[in-house]
Amino acid sequence: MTSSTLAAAERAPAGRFRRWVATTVGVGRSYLGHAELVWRSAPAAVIAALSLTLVGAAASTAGIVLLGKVVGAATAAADGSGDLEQGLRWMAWLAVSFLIPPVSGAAVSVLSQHIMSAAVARVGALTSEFASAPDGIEQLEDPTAARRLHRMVQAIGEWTYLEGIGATWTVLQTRLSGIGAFAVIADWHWWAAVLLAIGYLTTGRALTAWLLAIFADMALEPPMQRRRASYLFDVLMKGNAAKEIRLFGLPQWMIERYGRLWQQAMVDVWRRRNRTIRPVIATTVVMLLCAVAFYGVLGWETWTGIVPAGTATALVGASMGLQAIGMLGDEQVLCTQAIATTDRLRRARIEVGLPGLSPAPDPTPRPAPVADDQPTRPARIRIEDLHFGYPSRQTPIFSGLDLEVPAGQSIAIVGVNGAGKSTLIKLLCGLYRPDAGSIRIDDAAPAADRRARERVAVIFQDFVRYQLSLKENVALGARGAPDTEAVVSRSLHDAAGDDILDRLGGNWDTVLSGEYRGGTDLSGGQWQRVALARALAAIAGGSGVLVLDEPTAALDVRAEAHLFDRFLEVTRGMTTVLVSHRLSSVRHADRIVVIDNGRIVEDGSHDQLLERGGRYADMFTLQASRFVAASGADATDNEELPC
Ligand SMILES: Nc1ncnc2c1ncn2[C@@H]1O[C@H](COP(=O)(O)OP(=O)(O)OP(=O)(O)O)[C@@H](O)[C@H]1O
Repeated sequence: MTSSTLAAAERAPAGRFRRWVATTVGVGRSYLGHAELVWRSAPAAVIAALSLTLVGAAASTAGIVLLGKVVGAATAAADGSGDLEQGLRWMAWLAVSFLIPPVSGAAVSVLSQHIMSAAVARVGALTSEFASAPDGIEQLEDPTAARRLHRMVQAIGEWTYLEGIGATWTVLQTRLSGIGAFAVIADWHWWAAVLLAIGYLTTGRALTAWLLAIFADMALEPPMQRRRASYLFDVLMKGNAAKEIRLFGLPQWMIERYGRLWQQAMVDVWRRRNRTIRPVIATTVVMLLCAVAFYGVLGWETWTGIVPAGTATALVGASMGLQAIGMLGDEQVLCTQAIATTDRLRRARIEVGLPGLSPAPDPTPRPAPVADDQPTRPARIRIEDLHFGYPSRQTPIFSGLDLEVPAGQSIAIVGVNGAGKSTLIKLLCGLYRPDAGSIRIDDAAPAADRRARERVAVIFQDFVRYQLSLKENVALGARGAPDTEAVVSRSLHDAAGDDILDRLGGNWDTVLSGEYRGGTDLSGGQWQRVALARALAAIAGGSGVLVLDEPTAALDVRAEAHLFDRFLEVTRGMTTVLVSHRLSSVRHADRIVVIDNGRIVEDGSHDQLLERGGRYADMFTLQASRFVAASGADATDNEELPC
């Protein structure tokens, strides 16, 4: 079938019906998802809120009927044929029916606060699980997937999402009251109830679609121009760009450009908005016709005495109550947006293999923590015929790389910028999947096996500076080692970080961020030692391979060399992988491999490679001579020369 025949088939009645069914099923599923989320967040509060909502809706309907009774009794009393006592009883019940909805509504509001916070906490956890669900980081590096995640996180973080969940009960109660009003009218003439309901429903649907289209334009699918405008806005607002923007005199230019981009982005939005308003106008006309027919017949039957005055009053009240099945304004919009956001999260989670809106079960138990008296077993690394390329690049990074690292060996990976060192480390950690060939930690592939992944502890160049306490910053590496206190303390000491603890007055619980009361930030070098301590703590947590991918780049040459030497000393017997551009820092590794263009071009100890006089020897000599020139150190003193 060609695309034009496909489009014609879609436009055919059967195609439209299929689309309508699919949309209806989709909408039904999203409502169920919302109900599931709210229910699972706080079941007891949901039962209470639901019961009170039903009571409130029933009281509203009863109020309409009772109003008719009171008016009926009053007109009968005026004729002198009524039962005054009965009339007063109706009046008392009417007062009760008016009082119930605000009281039950207030109680539901209180419950709703509890349900809202529980639901938002649950959604936060489900979203975080989704964001960290892929074992690798390919999805996060894919711009479309990253944008989708960003949009979802943004939508969930908005106050409107919270309000949308809270609006569930108001919307539900209003709709149920609308159904009650429908029943009251249907008791008079079923066709009148259907006619009026069609009028309100079609208008409500068209208005909702119009508002949702505006919402989608504004928040969900921002066009490129708007994304660029938002980016400029963000840059203008963020402190980290403030210095440069001011120094280059950019504010005016950025503000003008922002305005221009925004205007361009909105042209299409306004055009679409004008187009989508047409169904709203058409359905409003339909609704007016339905209302004219309803009130025409009711007026006629009341005038001719077929319908008594009390019933007519109740029917007018019910006709107004029936509006509740149409468009409900802001609360419905908020609720619909929240439902749509939750549904996007549900579908996105299913796509990455997570259960819709339930937390994922833990697939494999964590490895048993290593007892203090039992040393962690070093891991063996075996890379065979590795092929890997980034989707955005034509040429592969690795085409048949082989490397075996026996358990307990320390190996350094060196090479020029862009040689593939960090890519190899990410593959080793299972953050990317090889295109072909295999990587094994002991006997398992880290990209597929969580246990294998957990055997590798890495500190990257852009390691994370957690805004947590010093103790937590180190302990995160230990993954529940039996005696975390002792592990944390030993790790910080081994990472030469005792002075950091001294600076914090010996308080392990000091938060490492100036943004918290009592917290403090650390210098770049101090942060690097904390990160190093985290890597060392990972040994106690069961990691058999420790990797340092240039986390010390901000240190001076001598400090980095000392830190790497210390690292090798305290991790002796473990499998360690070091990456650095400074060859003096890694020369004490058992073995050094030189990577170039994704291939191993040299492999041996520092002395063997120097003796060979190849690429490593050239790089080492070049760095050494630069250091000598800069510091006046003795170039012949090889051991003391931190190149
Ligand atoms: N996410 C990515 N997408 C596409 N190409 C990438 C990505 N990350 C790295 N590259 C490219 O892959 C090649 C190897 O990069 P890699 O970061 O592994 O090199 P490296 O040896 O660690 O470099 P450096 O010493 O500068 O840190 C480079 O050409 C780089 O531009």
